Amino acid sequence: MLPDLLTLSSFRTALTEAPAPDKTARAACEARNGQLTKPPGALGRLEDAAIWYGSWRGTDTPQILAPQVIVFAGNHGVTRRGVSAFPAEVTGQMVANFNAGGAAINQLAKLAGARMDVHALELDRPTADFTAGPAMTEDDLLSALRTGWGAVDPDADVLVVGEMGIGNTTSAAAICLALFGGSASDWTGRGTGVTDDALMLKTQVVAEGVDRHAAARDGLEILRCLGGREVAAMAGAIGAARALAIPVVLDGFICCAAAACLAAVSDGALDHTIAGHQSAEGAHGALLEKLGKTPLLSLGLRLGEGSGAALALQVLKGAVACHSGMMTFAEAGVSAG
Ligand SMILES: Cc1cc2ncn([C@H]3O[C@H](COP(=O)(O)O)[C@@H](O)[C@H]3O)c2cc1C
Ligand SMILES: O=C(O)c1cccnc1
Repeated sequence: MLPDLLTLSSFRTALTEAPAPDKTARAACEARNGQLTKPPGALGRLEDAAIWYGSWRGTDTPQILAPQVIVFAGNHGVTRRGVSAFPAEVTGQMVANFNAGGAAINQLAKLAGARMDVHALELDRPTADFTAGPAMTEDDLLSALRTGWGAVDPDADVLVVGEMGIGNTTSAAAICLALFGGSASDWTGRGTGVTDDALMLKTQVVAEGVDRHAAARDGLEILRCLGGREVAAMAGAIGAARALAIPVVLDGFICCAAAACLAAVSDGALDHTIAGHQSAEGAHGALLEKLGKTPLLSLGLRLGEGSGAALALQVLKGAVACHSGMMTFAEAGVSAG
């Protein structure tokens, strides 16, 4: 069971004191992988994925039976600056679509055999425009982290966190600039597909926001000043999964920006995560590099909602099915060469 998350400092502690993966299980997974009926390394990165998964599940014959997809939604005050190709109302409209089963993530979660939960965070109370002040108060941040923290099913055996929040690629770009430096144009992309002029404005907005909050150096303070409620809730859920040793498949640019805030708090905070895909948002590749993650898929998706990660779940399921279901050379009577 997870302890209640009462303060920001208890969240920090949960990240820094989270359990390590099971070393014995890892060694057993490696040994088993070496005996399976295939040439060594022939399943490529599926082998690494299965060993990683088994080490977090504490067994050399893991199974994926209870995946969970959680979609968090939030509204962003910075949309008033004209940073998205779509109006802010779309956030709430898409939440209705998720609840009716009509969005891309509904189809992909269903295909992956995942339970899907939707959490809309105070849509009638957008975060503040971060070029004018901090996006959230400390109470807002804690409340959003707690929503994410409490949303994770302790019995899930793999987790995908997705988001919906018009304007949130602006927020994610600002978080990346604040965490990693460089220039605003390095981190700012087209999101829902803004025009060249709007991209210039969006880049300016990202630069302004980060300048305004230059004093924010810590991962959670950067999240508070530049993030959004759904971004913070994703961070809370990824943190809860870390505490529960539930492996997480990361989604696109926004999901990885949320995750990056946790990595800034504690080095090992993302050890239980794998990159599901590289999105078409220009800076996602650079962000994955900063996180030291190689994506499973690269399909030019730029949707969010957890869609790329839910699709990558199929690949992880394939990896785990082979690892746990295949026979060894000895069992199958195949010559080991
Ligand atoms: C209909 C629709 C469905 C979506 N589902 C995810 N997003 C994605 O687009 C938004 C981020 O892009 P930006 O920063 O440019 O607003 C997020 O809500 C993200 O999840 C969508 C966007 C739209 C329009
Ligand atoms: O990378 C993503 O997840 C993404 C990119 C564009 C728009 N929404 C999400």
